[in-house]
Amino acid sequence: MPYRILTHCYYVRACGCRRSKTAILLMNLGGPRDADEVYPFLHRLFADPDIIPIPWQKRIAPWIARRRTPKIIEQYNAIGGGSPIRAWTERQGALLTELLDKQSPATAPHKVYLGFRYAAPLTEDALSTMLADGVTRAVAFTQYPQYSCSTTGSSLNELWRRVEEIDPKQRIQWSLIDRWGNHPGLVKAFAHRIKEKLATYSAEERDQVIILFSAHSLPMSVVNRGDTYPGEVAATVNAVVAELAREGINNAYRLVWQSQVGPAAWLGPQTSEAIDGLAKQGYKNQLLVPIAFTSDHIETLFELDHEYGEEAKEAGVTGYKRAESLNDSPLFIDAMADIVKEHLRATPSVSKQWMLRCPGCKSDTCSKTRTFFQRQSPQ
Ligand SMILES: C=CC1=C(C)c2cc3[nH]c(cc4nc(cc5[nH]c(cc1n2)c(C)c5CCC(=O)O)C(CCC(=O)O)=C4C)c(C)c3C=C
Ligand code: FES
Ligand SMILES: [Fe+2]
Repeated sequence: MPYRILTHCYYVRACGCRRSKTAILLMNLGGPRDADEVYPFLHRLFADPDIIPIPWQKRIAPWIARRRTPKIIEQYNAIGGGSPIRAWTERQGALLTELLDKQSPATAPHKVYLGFRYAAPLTEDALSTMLADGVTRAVAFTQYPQYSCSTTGSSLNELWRRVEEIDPKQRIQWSLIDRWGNHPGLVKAFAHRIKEKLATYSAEERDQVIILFSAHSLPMSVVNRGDTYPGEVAATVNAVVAELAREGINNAYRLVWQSQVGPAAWLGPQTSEAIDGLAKQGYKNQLLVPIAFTSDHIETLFELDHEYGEEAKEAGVTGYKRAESLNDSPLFIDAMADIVKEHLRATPSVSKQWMLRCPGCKSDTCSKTRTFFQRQSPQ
């Protein structure tokens, strides 16, 4: 099959070769699939100075991870034994590929790879597979809609380190989708999930429901460094609220923050305290909306559903509900496809552009290394 030696196979249908023309790397945090994967997951997380800088990190990380493992195994057991983040990301990737191949023949065939920061398939696994597949053009597509140095920044730094190690000649040309929290398709997908859940309240209750947009919190040390995440999350919330208002839905709402870890100060108000405080003010119907995640995992299924669900019941919140995560929502998959298509149109060829900082903050004290991406969005 002579065409197989081509870097990009433009003859894919004729020769039967499956080499993709455009690879899309979906980057996310990842999660353990079973109890055995919990310790390695936590170890990688606590060893990452981009998410949590700890003195003597290499030595301390295994110790913190070991101490935390039993409690976290219990939490994963309560949601079926492991995190569904991989299964959901694989499903989203398959649906995205199908749509892109249909809608964007110029860049087809597309192939999606998963690159997780703390669980399999790790960034390095994805990169090795991509090289073995002969990929030469790839889009790094963060699955965190809002940028934070602790999430997308960490994934980019890891990707860069792995490229230096595994692909030093840079056979793969990269470009980057680093933030998309105000994309109209994403906003519509969130609004749709909210409408679906509001419709399950009775007609008398519906207008009284307070919508609590809940996002993963950040340590105040990260916020004060100038991380753009809090502002980007607020922008998503404002856009979703405006979209709902266009459809005549004008419920009260708040932005609250969940999942604090450890004793340091984190950005508030905390979701659990807000639920309690609002209950005391008479809000008996509260609709929780996970606004910084695109699929289910421990933070939605355990924390929002179990933990805060119990607390809400004790506080007398009779109408505590949660909007379904985006998961395989067709509106969300449409949005993903739009984002990739727009990006490929705007960056048809990739010129290397060296930046001295990861594109999260502009702090003078920021110590991030260089990234090698062509940036998609201006800041
Ligand atoms: C927008 C998403 C996220 C931000 C921002 C974020 C910041 C952040 N997280 C930690 C520490 C932990 N996070 C843990 C789990 C976890 N975090 C996110 C997302 C964000 N984190 C997700 C989706 C998950 C769950 C993964 C899954 O189940 O699939 C954990 C592990 C669980 C636990 O031990 O409680 C830790 C630890 C920090 C320190 C931080 C900001 C600097
Ligand atoms: S820590 Fe990411 S740019 Fe500063
Ligand atoms: Fe987290």
